[in-house]
Amino acid sequence: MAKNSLPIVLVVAVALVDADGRVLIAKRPEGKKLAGLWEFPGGKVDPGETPEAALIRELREELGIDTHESCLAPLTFASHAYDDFHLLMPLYVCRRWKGEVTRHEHADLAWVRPVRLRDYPMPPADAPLVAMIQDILG
Ligand SMILES: Nc1nc2c([nH]c(=O)n2[C@H]2C[C@H](O)[C@@H](COP(=O)(O)OP(=O)(O)OP(=O)(O)O)O2)c(=O)[nH]1
Repeated sequence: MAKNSLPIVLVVAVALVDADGRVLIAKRPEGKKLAGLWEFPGGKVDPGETPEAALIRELREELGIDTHESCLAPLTFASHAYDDFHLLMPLYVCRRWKGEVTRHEHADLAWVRPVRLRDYPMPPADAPLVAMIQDILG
């Protein structure tokens, strides 16, 4: 497929920030694309769903926590061409949620200081996001 005809896939992601300023990253499980790499929690936006509703849904499914649209602040976005699709991924910041962060779907979870994020291999789309997080939250 020609590069300019790649389908655009909208994925929402979030930097959850705890009281110590650490950011949550999650390890993608075996059997999925990009397995073993660390990502920001989130996932694909379903047809007819708003990005914020998708993120709230994904946080419940993946981490067992509840948050509210008013607790999601836009931070930056990734725009990255993979071989078979073009990823467009808004990244939000969230500091307030209800419940205990629990691993449901990922291989592992880690709370990481922004300055240490580069110790964790992430998908290629995420490199500019890490730089932004270090600038803004670091
Ligand atoms: N959640 C999240 N996804 C990311 C990040 N960076 C990145 O390239 N992605 C990509 C990986 C996937 O291709 C896509 C997220 O889709 P997903 O996790 O909901 O779906 P999936 O890979 O399980 O794929 P599928 O089985 O639903 O097709 O975005 C990130 O930091 N967080």
